[in-house]
Amino acid sequence: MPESLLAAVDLHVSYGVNAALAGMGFAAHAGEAVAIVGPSGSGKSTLLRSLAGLQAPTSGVVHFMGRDLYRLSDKQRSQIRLTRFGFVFQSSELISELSLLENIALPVELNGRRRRESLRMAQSWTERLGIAEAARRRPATVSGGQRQRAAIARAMATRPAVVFADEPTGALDSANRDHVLRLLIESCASEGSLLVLVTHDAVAASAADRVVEVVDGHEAPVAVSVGAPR
Ligand SMILES: Nc1ncnc2c1ncn2[C@@H]1O[C@H](COP(=O)(O)OP(=O)(O)OP(=O)(O)O)[C@@H](O)[C@H]1O
Repeated sequence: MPESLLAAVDLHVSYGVNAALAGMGFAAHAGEAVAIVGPSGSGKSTLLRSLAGLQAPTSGVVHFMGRDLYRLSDKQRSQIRLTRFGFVFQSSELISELSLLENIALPVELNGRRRRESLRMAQSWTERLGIAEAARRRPATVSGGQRQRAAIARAMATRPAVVFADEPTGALDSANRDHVLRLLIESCASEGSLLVLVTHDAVAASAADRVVEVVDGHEAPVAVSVGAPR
């Protein structure tokens, strides 16, 4: 069994008296696609944010590549997010003044590559994800599916170890949803990135390698079937 790339132990997160996570654990290794499912309000997004270094737990630990994320300084954690993590959210959150290509190139540039090289890498991702023809356009002038593909390209272009996706297909119609989801899963698999995918969509969850179900802030017990059904 390979060592976990990303792991959390006994995570608790409280908002005032409201416990969003109550003893949640998590472990995943490079190249896996893990879907996080569960009822609304069960703590899925809070878990994703805690794993991504965006939400300090009230107690418990998150380890990324063996380092305790919340024992690092804010600056070190930001550096990990920029260089090792990619993010895809429900609304693509692209910068409206930039073209899709410039949006995709921006984090690559922030990672220290020259602009020319960043644009070249961004261009290759637009080709891989089938949006090359829209690459020079601004987000408001392309379709929702094209915007989400650009968001995936932006997340992948820095070659992240982990891609965090929170309802990445939630705003798309069903035809686009399946296509965009497949592109996300295939992109992560081909780059060897761990995909942590929060979703309400049973079809999306079934496309992952593994499903973690969150109920009331902790992992749902695995259902054990006793005997064969008659
Ligand atoms: N910033 C916040 N302030 C206060 N309470 C919050 C905050 N964020 C989340 N919560 C609460 O924590 C609990 C878990 O929320 P979370 O968003 O993690 O659940 P979720 O499973 O992702 O829900 P959904 O599927 O509806 O997006 C909920 O009761 C929610 O109301």
